[in-house]
Amino acid sequence: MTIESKLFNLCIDESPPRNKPLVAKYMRSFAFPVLSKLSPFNISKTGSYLSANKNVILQKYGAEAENDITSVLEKLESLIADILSNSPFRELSSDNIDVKIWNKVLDDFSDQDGSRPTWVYTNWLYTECYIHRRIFEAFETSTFLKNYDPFYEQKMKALSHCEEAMDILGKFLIKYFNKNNVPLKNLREDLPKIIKCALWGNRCDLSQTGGDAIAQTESPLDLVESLQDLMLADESSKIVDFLFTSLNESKNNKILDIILDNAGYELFTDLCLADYLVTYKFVDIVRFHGKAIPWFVSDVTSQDFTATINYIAHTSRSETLKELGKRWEGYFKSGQWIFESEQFWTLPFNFGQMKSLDNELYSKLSESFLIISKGDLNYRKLVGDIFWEPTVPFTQAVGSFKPSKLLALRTLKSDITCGLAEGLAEHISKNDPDWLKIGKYAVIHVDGL
Ligand SMILES: O=P(O)(O)OC[C@H]1O[C@](O)(CO)[C@@H](O)[C@@H]1O
Repeated sequence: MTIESKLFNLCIDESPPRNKPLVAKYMRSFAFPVLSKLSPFNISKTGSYLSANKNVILQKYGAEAENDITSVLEKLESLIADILSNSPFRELSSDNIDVKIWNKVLDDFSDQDGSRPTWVYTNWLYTECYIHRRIFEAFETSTFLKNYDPFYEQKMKALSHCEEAMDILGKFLIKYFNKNNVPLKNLREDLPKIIKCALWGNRCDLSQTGGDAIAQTESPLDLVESLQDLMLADESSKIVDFLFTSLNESKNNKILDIILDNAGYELFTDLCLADYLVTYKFVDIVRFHGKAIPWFVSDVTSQDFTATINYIAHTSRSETLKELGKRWEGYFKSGQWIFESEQFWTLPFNFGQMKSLDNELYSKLSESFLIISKGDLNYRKLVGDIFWEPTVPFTQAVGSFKPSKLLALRTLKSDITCGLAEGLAEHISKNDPDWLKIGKYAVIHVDGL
């Protein structure tokens, strides 16, 4: 029996039960192909990247790093083998401060007799996060490659591949920003477009392609129009009304928290949205929340964030983008923009657990005027990674996570849905069986408004 067929034999050919957290054993859920195919593929691509770049790595870290490369490759291979043979999860073994928490969660999941849970039968959010934590563990337990991000180069490549589209959006914004007076009417018309550029930016996600860049060449603003029919829920007007109403209130220091997702083109669109909101005084301060460790291939780390702004301000081929990048550097110098990478975002918890498990972060977000959550994984965490009936209202699915007003921008890459009109999910799935997998469709949901 091959290893893959072993995994097959452990799973059942059924859809997952509604209103329960996802588990990979249900083969008709996206969790099964992600566990059995996409994740091993991504891990093996990480190894291939390392092997292909061996000489560059040795030049940078010295000949002694060769042993590290060998051991990282072995660890990645054994991660694939562990997944495909459904062996029990093991404790993490590095000295990073989050390891205690990971191991405590694993203990809590273990039987009283000490038997550890396995990949196929454990809550999928934990399992998928654990895969990405184990990839990082392979590096952090080495000597020279402790802080090596195997996805960094691909993330930066993905950014430069999208320069054409970024330049179009950049030109639109710079023209705007350089006007002395922009009539409110124009702002009202264009704000939803900028929000939707950040929404569709979430399509560019390297975790779907094993790190291969997805080039965005079309005009982001044209795309917003042409993709409108693919929006399954669009509550953007509520957020626009809220932002315009608040312009008339004399509130100071309005903080916008953006829970970031992917680096590259998506991050660029997030920065554009933040600039727009700051420039027209919808908010005063923006706190960007990224990841403390490499995560889900293309999520933004502090290194990516700094390098992205630096690239746009100094290396990009377009003068417009350079101008935009320099504005962003200015926001950081003045303290108006802040980047943070709290540990919670790379733990296997959903956002409903934040208040009890990381009260400091929950209190910080409670100061917020508006929280924007980007992407599919953050959305899954917002709604508890529960396979809701698609008509369950978003507000209900979000449950107790209510630190402030919330805007979720997500393209669909997993089969968690909620807040959809009666019959819509059934209608689309009939005509488009892959509707949940590839970021083709999107939702904008709000809470607290
Ligand atoms: O980058 P995003 O939008 O959070 O997408 C991540 C998604 O990609 C996958 O890893 C694979 O489809 C999902 O399991 C996950 O929710």
